[in-house]
Amino acid sequence: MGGRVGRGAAPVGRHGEPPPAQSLRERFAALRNLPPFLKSIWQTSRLLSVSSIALRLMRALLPVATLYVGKLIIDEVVRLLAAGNAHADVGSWLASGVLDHLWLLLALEFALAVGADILGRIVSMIDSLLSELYANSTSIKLMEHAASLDLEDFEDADLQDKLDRARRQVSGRSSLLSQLLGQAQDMVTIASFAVGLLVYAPWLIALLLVALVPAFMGEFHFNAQSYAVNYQWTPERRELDYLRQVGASAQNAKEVKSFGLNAFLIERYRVLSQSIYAANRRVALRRAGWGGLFTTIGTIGYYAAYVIIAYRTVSGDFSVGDLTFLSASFRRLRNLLESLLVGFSQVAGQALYLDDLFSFFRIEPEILSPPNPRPFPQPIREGFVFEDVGFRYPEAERWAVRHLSFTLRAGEVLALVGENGAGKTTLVKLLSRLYDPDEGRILLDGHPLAQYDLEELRLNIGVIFQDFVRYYLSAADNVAVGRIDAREDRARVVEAAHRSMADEVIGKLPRGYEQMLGKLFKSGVDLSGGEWQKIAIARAYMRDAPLLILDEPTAALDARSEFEVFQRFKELSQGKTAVIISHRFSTVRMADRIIVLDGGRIEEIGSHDDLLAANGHYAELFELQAAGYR
Ligand SMILES: Nc1ncnc2c1ncn2[C@@H]1O[C@H](COP(=O)(O)OP(=O)(O)OP(=O)(O)O)[C@@H](O)[C@H]1O
Repeated sequence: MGGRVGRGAAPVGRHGEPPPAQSLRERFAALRNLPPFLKSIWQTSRLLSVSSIALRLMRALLPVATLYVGKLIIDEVVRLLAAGNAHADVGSWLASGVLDHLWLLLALEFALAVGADILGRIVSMIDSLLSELYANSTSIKLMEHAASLDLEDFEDADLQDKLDRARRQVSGRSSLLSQLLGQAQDMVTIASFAVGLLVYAPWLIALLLVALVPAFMGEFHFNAQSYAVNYQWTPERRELDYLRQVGASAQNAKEVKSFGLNAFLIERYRVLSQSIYAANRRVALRRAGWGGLFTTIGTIGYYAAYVIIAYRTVSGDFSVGDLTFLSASFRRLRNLLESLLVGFSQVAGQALYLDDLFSFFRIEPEILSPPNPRPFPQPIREGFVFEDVGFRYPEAERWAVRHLSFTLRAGEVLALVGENGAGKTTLVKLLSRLYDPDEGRILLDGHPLAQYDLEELRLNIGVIFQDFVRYYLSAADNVAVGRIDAREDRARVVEAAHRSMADEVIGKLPRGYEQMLGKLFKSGVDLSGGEWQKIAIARAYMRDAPLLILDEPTAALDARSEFEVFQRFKELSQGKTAVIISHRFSTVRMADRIIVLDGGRIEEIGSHDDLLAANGHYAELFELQAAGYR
């Protein structure tokens, strides 16, 4: 176990461990996430990406053009004033042609303003389309990657946190795209203003830059702080989600109401959410305070420059047009530089969040198919052999199972018996390669399970777990999930339902096989526990695999139903290998052989009669249950 990429590598928690990504270097390092981010945007839609860039480039040059035409207008007005050739009536003045140049300039200014507006709207439309496409494709990638991970990964709290942060990134990061492109656009605009200013007063630019540095550093610092707070509180945020869900879901309402848990859950939510709020508020307050101070420094720089420009206009160095052009350029340049610097630090902050997304993508599953897998034996000839198999859950001190050595013979029905926590489910998970053993090995027809193609192996094993999923899908689909590629094969679905006695349940539903199950959707109908189980067992028949495993999915069936279900199971799984787990001995005794597990080890193995005759643990448990019925 362990040693996987990303897992547990990042420091977690405000409980004493160092907060993540605090050093300046690390914050800059997060920028390495931007190229892959841009690449995935590019892959999302080339057409939209190119359009956005091209239109932004055009849009970027409009502000300086607008200001420059504005300067020309003012200079022209001043010139006309100085020429003093005003006419008494507007008509003759216009006809004289003196104002033609001014009109032209005004028309140009108008065209530029309208153009800028239209371009801006098109660009933001493209950005929102692109963002949505990106969020969709990333969500799909996230689901695909999650599907490739091991079961063990999902049981790991660190991974849950990472997945949670990654999930939040998908929607949260789409603004990063417009921000990044907006930055690029601003840079072009800045360059164009800078050229203009350079011609008149190059030292003004230096003054501006110096005045803005503190604001930039402040933003940078506080963005990283926000991220650190967010990061450290992920487990608590996940708990908040959980509490909200427990307190407000239809599924839990019954128990929550009868135990009167609402007040408890709400209080817990309140306390937790307040501490998160307090942490966020601390950062927000400090950010507002320092941010205000730093912005003032920038403003002082701006007015200092304004004074200088005004003085030089009065002393005759600049025209009035120059004055308006320069002061407006300067103000715009200051705003742009400020938003660029702040934006840059926000981008760096967001890039930190991208780390979560990408580091989730970097987690690699350990249970994989070999490069040249063996074909799955059809039929299974010898069966499965456990050779001294041991398994320990990650972080667990105790072995869940150890020194398991036995053969599951082809064609036999094997029952697993044992008290709670004896290791029955773990054994089944090892058999279906949801986990790989930490010790020993499991062979199928003489070759380790790991030599077979994983997908083919899973396809040939039908497992129904005790905590099977109640899908909020139609009754037919709830059966069809056993072999989803045969979903359209209604005859197969009906036959599977018939075998598991689910057809009686479905027959009573108002819309039969088309009935939506579960209470999530308006038209849904909920079933009793036993009825759900019959539907779940139908999935095993739907799968029709050579190895069938029923891990106690019958606990909620009444005694008669369970008896019938297993009797049918035994008849219908002729020629198949089967493993059943049950706490009911009426069921267990139907098996060809029985393994008694205790504390993760095999205690006894044999047929019902053998084990009774041996008068050991099995006989004791059997007697205990039989006595209960006498
Ligand atoms: N995901 C897990 N992470 C850590 N420990 C686990 C996990 N699942 C099971 N265990 C531990 O492994 C041991 C065996 O559990 P297992 O689920 O195999 O028992 P079981 O025989 O199927 O029990 P039951 O009859 O209650 O279903 C138990 O001690 C249990 O606490």
